[in-house]
Amino acid sequence: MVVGVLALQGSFNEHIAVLRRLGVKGVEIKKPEQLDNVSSLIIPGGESTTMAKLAEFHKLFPALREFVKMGKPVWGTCAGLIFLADKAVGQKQGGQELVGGLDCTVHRNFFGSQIQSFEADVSVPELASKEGGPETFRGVFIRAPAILEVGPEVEVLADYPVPSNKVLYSSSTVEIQEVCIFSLIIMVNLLAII
Ligand SMILES: NC(=O)CC[C@H](N)C(=O)O
Repeated sequence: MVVGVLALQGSFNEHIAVLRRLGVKGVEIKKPEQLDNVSSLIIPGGESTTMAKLAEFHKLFPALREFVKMGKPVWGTCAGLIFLADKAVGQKQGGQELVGGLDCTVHRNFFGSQIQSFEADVSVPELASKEGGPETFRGVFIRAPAILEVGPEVEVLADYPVPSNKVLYSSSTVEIQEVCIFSLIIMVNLLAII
């Protein structure tokens, strides 16, 4: 099994290094046709607006959408998760293109600017009971996005509650799902499968 890592901008090297450590072959994806050679894909963290501009320049969007539509496993970390969301708020003027496929609404910079980045332990009881390991996971929230709402088909494995005065965009959602954690956990699951 070969995992593709979208290698336009951001932390693609780090993701490939982690795959290597786990004994999984990861290859860089920079062109649409390279997606034909991989069975699953990781879209890494970085800066989603820049990444979207580069993806547009390299004509990657149709192939990425097709890959998602085929039902192949795709994991998004932070900016990668923004790519995969069906809807994004807090975008730069003019918006940005999304791959979509994950039924959720994401806020790009929910927690603020770079200096508001932080780390926190997130409780992952379900993962611990299924996969073993600790009950908490150390989450790293780097200019992190948040998932504000999810559709009925989406399974949330962990969430990070925030004070209600931070809930700017959602009237009904009490819990805010933190996407970096969410996507990391999906990766842990994915790697357990492959
Ligand atoms: N760590 C990250 O990937 C941050 C994502 C960033 N907030 C964006 O809009 O792309």
